[in-house]
Amino acid sequence: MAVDTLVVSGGTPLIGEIAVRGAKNLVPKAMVAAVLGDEPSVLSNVPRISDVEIVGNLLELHGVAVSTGATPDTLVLDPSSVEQAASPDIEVHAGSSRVPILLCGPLLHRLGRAFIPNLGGCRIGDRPINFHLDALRQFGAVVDKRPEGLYLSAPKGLTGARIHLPYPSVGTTEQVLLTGVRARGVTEVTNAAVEPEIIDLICVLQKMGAIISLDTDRTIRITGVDHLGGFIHEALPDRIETASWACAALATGGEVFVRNARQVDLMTFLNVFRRVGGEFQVTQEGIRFWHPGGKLQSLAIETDVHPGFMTDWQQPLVVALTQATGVSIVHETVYENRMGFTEALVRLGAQIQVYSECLGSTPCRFGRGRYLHSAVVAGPTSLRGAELQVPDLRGGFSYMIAALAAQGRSIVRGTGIFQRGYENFLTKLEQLGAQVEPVEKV
Ligand SMILES: CC(=O)N[C@H]1[C@@H](OP(=O)(O)OP(=O)(O)OC[C@H]2O[C@@H](n3ccc(=O)[nH]c3=O)[C@H](O)[C@@H]2O)O[C@H](CO)[C@@H](O)[C@@H]1O
Ligand SMILES: C=C(OP(=O)(O)O)C(=O)O
Repeated sequence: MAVDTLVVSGGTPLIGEIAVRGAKNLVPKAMVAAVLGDEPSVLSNVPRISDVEIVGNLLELHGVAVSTGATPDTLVLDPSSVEQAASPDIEVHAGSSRVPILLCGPLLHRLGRAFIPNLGGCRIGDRPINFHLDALRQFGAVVDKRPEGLYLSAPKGLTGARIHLPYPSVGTTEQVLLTGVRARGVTEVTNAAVEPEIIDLICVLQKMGAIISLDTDRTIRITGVDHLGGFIHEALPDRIETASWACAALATGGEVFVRNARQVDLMTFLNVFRRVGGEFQVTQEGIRFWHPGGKLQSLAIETDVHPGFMTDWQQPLVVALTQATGVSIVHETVYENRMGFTEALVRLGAQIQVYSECLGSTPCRFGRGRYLHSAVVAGPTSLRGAELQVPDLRGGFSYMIAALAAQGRSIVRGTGIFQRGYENFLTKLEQLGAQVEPVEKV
């Protein structure tokens, strides 16, 4: 069972080594891709996180045989008996992850119908699914929205479509990929997202027999095929977890070697890390991140789609910026409501003010609303322990970093959510010398 409250005694630099495994934002989607094949697939480098467990359970409910492969971090997914499960069973997974929406295309191809329970995921904005549904309708799907979830059918099958995304949505690009690969004819999606996890998903689909090309202008073209086989694939490492530990090393004045971290997926992050004053060394085995001593520098940054600075890196970085000298500006342009976590950091002693204006160099979609999506962080500030309630996955991690950097004791509640994206979170903290104690009730 997940530990839900941690008592953190801060003020000690994190020093040591941890390892990351496959990306949370790829592994469950590669598992969904396996449904499209008519042979078993083998996925390795699978982390033990709850999103993997949830999607594994969902796939089993649809008749996919999910088992452990040759090593404990390998999954074998056999879709040869895919069938539609009764909706009450599937509803158990309502509100637990965002990945179930990606089952639409694969289930429609395999069964002609699908039931998708209401989605979960972090509450960092409204997170509508209108782009997904518009795209599915363009393929010929009929969507019936009910309180318990989505019922979909494809009375005439699914046909390739020309889809323009109003915004380069990661999930919708994946939706189009997972639907287009088996649709009749050609699908073209413009303004597509090209995050490394999407490229890895394309690699998975290509191994299965799909024909997918990516143009320089972020147009993805998919030629539908009649049949897909299985895949053997090692998931790319988690670049969000890597950046989280890097920020923890910087904010606590420590040094962390992240085994398996891959430079190519982290280039933008590494540039920012260096601009703030952090140092890193890339090796064959991973990346070492450390605080070199002396002052950290403030900066102005905005989150963006890849290859921009990823929104999921933003919250941990903000904590590191509380230790930088001068005024930093952070403009969140991907989600309208991802700055709420700063309120608790202020209680720890951080000087952060949030604004509804776009404080970055480029105005974003949220500038005309009343969304507090820009932050001004003044530093350096000494942080002191406090009681904290985890708001979401990355916001929660940023609270942990702040608590570890702060003098004194913090009580962090709601830490069970870390299971969604940080494998063996507590063990890793212990490996880095953090003074953290799980408690039943405080
Ligand atoms: C499981 C997973 O991979 N989650 C990641 C994925 O989320 P997810 O795929 O949900 O994020 P999207 O890229 O789709 O969302 C980006 C923006 O598009 C908007 N939007 C999206 C879909 C839609 O139908 N309508 C709409 O308006 C969203 O509200 C958001 O403002 O990409 C995000 C952006 O890199 C990451 O923060 C998440 O960690
Ligand atoms: C926002 C995130 O994930 P999800 O889309 O699964 O909520 C995240 O990983 O930070």
